[in-house]
Amino acid sequence: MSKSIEVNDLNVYYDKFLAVEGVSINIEPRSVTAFIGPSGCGKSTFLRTLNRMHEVIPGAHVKGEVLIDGNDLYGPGVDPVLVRRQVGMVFQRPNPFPTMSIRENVLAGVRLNNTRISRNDADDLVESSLRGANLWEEVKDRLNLPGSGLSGGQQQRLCIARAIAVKPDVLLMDEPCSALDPISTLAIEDLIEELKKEYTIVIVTHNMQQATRVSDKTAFFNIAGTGKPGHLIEYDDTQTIFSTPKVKATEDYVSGRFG
Ligand SMILES: Nc1ncnc2c1ncn2[C@@H]1O[C@H](COP(=O)(O)OP(=O)(O)OP(=O)(O)O)[C@@H](O)[C@H]1O
Repeated sequence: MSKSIEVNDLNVYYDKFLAVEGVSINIEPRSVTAFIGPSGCGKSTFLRTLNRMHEVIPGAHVKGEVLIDGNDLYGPGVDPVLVRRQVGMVFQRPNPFPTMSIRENVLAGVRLNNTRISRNDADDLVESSLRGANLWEEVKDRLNLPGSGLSGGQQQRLCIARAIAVKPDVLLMDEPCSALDPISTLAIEDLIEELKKEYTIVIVTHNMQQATRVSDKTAFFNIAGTGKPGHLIEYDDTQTIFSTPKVKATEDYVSGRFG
């Protein structure tokens, strides 16, 4: 089930270094939101705080609030492992488990969660997840071969199948197409369009055309200089950000004048 994300005045730190400052944003369910901005402005850092993935880096921590349908991800007693089940993530480089079969890759998240599942239910889940990731037709005859034998674009769709197999509410994507060729990129973009019927999707992208093609809303982040924290500068409908942004820095960035 797709859920809303509300962030209130979030600061993100790597030890004492303030990497992202004062972000507040409301993201609607069943929408695609693109995070854009120059390198180092904190897009990936901020994205990772939406499922507490930054906590795998020692010393990384946040101040502020992230609410998923009103529930604080950082509330007392909240288990980060459960958070990551609810808020899935797809990374820049396709990262299927190389020694596992395609089938076992899809089921990997479910097995990690120690969910007991019958053989029949597992078969159904593998098929529905691979169909959901637009990969079923291409792999249905080789489910027991290693995931690493697929092309880069297929591997990325396998990672998306793995992410949706645990039935998350939100899907975070950190430059999911940056390692892919243009055809695979379009396949992933089509897939994002499909997935937004069921999920809240947030995608970091350096590709402006991609942001305009896939997203409903765009958030522009910027940084005043090296060592300074990144800020959310402007957040609006994608069409507005790319045609009539309110802030000059946004206009300069989307028109390619810097960054
Ligand atoms: N593991 C880390 N430890 C310490 N500082 C980090 C770490 N990861 C990122 N940073 C710092 O946090 C700031 C934001 O980096 P981040 O990677 O989030 O930016 P970005 O906008 O996603 O950049 P890019 O577009 O190049 O991926 C940068 O100053 C970066 O050096």
